[in-house]
Parts: sequence; structure tokens; C-alpha cells
Amino acid sequence: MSDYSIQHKLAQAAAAGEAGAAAAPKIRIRNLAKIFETRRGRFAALDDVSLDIPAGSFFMIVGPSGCGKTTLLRILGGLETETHGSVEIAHSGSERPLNSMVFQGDSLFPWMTVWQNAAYGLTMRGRPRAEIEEVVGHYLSRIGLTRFKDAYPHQLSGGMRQRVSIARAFANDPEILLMDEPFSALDEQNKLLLQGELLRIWDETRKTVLFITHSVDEAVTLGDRILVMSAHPGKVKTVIDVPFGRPRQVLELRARPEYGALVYNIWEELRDEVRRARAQDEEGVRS
Ligand SMILES: Nc1ncnc2c1ncn2[C@@H]1O[C@H](COP(=O)(O)OP(=O)(O)OP(=O)(O)O)[C@@H](O)[C@H]1O
Repeated sequence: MSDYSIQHKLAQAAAAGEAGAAAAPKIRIRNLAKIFETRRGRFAALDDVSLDIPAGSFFMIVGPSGCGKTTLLRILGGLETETHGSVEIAHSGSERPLNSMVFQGDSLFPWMTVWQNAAYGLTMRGRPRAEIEEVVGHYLSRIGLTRFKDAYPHQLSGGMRQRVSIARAFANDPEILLMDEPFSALDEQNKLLLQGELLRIWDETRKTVLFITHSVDEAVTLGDRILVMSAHPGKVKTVIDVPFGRPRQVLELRARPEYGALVYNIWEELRDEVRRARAQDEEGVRS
């Protein structure tokens, strides 16, 4: 194995299980770098990223377009290999899958009903029928889609399809949830509703979530911590704690003066990076 090869280590959590391992980070990223070989040469998408992400935290990632957010998520999801460094995800030792991903676009199987889509992960893992019925029934009810369980994706609105994707991801009961701008294609009203629904489901499970967004508002509304990434090559610029408690009510939170102040601070961190990314685009620095 070369120095550059992937080192996804599944650190088995202690026999005490996940609760006992709560103090340890769920995800430990060390000196992570990703270099793409392109026709124009080597292109560094990520450079020396080190992070600890606590178990049960809602961890938001913001950064200018092209700074490597999706690349980071894809490495965590095992869809991409790192060039240098390491990623460790603490595994609870059960049969749970390591991750589930929710993307921006449609990721549902068009030939499956809502119920079948939501049940997909559990069905693939051969879970008992009664368990699948119970878990899928629970999450479809939580996102208000029980009535549509026999509908096909083309019969649903974009917002409803994203709700099914969220139900599927939670029903799969993964160690970590990876969400790449899941609401960015939705209109403002739907976005607000889905943010509230996601928070309610998350409050029940307290799964470790990594969530990419371009919206500073969304980052502050949902997150416990916000990683601000620098423009190319993607690095950790800063990690900001969100001081608001749980459970959160989306609209009430936004009415608080501290909310506006935090959004402003984060935007200040981000603004220079967005400008740098723009300048890089004009200079043709990026691939
Ligand atoms: N397979 C690839 N081959 C070459 N370059 C790539 C590849 N995948 C991503 N890149 C480049 O790496 C950089 C980071 O891409 P990535 O999609 O991770 O950024 P991002 O921050 O998620 O962007 P956005 O916010 O626009 O979605 C970009 O310049 C992109 O062009």
C-alpha cells in the first residue's frame, strides 16, 4: 500500500458502546489532502484539513464554491480516496452502515414507491420485515408522507422527494449522515419547513450529521458547529460554535438578535474567501 492510499480505519468503539465513546470524536480527520490529476496537471482540492467532529453533533460546512466541500464529504462517504492524511470514523460495532448520503438532486429510485425507497437500506441489509415496517412507518409519519407511501417519485413535489430522501437516510440508521446541500433546490417556504422537520427528526436520534450549505442562515439555524473553509485549496479557515440550545424553532431562532450577529460574523469570515474564489475563477486557477 502506498503512502497515498486510503486509510479508512473503522475504530471499533469500546465495549461500552456509543454512549461510552461519547467524549471521543465520532470523526477524526488528520492532515487530509486531495489532489486530482487533471489534463492541466495536479490540482489540490483539499490541503491539510484536520478536524475532530464530536459524536451526535450537527456539523455544518460552508465555503466558497469549488473549495472542496463535496470532495471532503465524498471522502468521508468512501466515494473518493484521500491523497494524504487519514479519516477515522468510530463505529459502534453493530451492523449499522457507516454512512447515508442525501444530495441536492433527486436520488430516489423512480421505479420504487415512497415506502420502497424509504425501506431500501434496511431491505438491502435483510432486516426482518416487522422491523422495516415499524422503522419506515415511523419516519414516513415524522415527515408527513404516510398518505403518499404508495406514490412514485414523479407523483411528488421536489420538497416531498427530499423528505423521502431524509426518511430513507434516517431509517437506514447509519453511523453518520452526510448531507450535500439537500435543500438548495427548494423554494424558501419549503426550505424552512424541511429545516424544521429535519431538526425534529434529528432531535430524536442525535446522529452525527455533516451538512454542506451555501447559506449562512441555514448553517446557523441547523448547526452546533460551523466549519468555514478557505478558497482553493480547501483548508480549515475557522470552526465556529453555535451557542443556541435544542430543540430549536426555526422562525423563533431567526428573530433573535444574537442570530443576526452570528450570521454577520460568519459572513465576514466567508466574504474574503468568496472574493478569493472569484479572483481564482477569473485567473483560471481552478480546474
Ligand atoms: N474528479 C475531479 N477531477 C478533477 N477536479 C475535480 C474533481 N472533482 C472535483 N474537482 C475540483 O476540485 C475542486 C473542489 O470541488 P468540490 O466539488 O469539492 O467543491 P465544492 O466546494 O463542493 O463546490 P460547490 O460549492 O460549487 O459545490 C473544484 O475546483 C473542482 O473542479
